[in-house]
Amino acid sequence: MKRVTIDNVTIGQGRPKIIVPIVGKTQAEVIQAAKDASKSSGDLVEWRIDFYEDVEKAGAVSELSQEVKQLVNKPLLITFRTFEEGGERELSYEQYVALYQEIINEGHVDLLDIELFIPEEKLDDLIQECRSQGIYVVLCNHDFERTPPEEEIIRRLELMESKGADICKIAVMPQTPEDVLTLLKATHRRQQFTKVPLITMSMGSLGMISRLSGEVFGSAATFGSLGKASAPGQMAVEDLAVSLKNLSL
Ligand SMILES: O=C1C[C@@](O)(C(=O)O)C[C@@H](O)[C@@H]1O
Repeated sequence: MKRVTIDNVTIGQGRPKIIVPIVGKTQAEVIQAAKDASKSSGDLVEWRIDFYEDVEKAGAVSELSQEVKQLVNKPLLITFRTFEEGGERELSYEQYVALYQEIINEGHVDLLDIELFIPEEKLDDLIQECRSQGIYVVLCNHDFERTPPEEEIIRRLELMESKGADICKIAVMPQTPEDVLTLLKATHRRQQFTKVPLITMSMGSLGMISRLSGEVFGSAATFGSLGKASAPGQMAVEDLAVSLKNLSL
């Protein structure tokens, strides 16, 4: 499997890597969270810019990303989670693409989170632009209501890879314990054929186990919160680090 190595952190090898989300609303909160993240056991940092109040101001994110990257001193993933997939703010696809283009060209970022189901030509353009700037592409999909069937989860992961993802990510909501098993089974099956790392999770408290079991079933990273979680079911980063260590193969 092709691994992704950034600043000595390798995704797709050994114990799942911990990604710490920054969900600050103001610039001061973002900076404080970046400082906290740098001292945490997180291996990478995700800045969830849909939480940031100035996200729509031209140049605000790319400018602040320089400071965030410097403070965290870890690989930095930037994510705008759309409203349709459980994010904090509504943007048109045109605005989403323009924001991402600005970040790709002017920002400081190692990995960019792009949603698989944005219009296809926009997706292809953004992937191309990331490539030309040496930014890794994390293609992803989220269902905050339910867990699609196993074959459908596998189909989406395959589609992400065929589109050129460096990492494929899917987060789904379980309604039953069987749904958690569906996500784990799909992960385990896809993991045997994929050429790129997968990140999968079943959300909420029912799905929490999936955030700990990546080394067994094939999820290469897991999100651990610093204070405020960016999605339901995330454990606190330090508890997560201890649990992953205890569960390590
Ligand atoms: O895609 C994901 C996964 C996630 O939704 C989770 O369930 O941990 C958290 C988000 O911040 C991140 O972008």
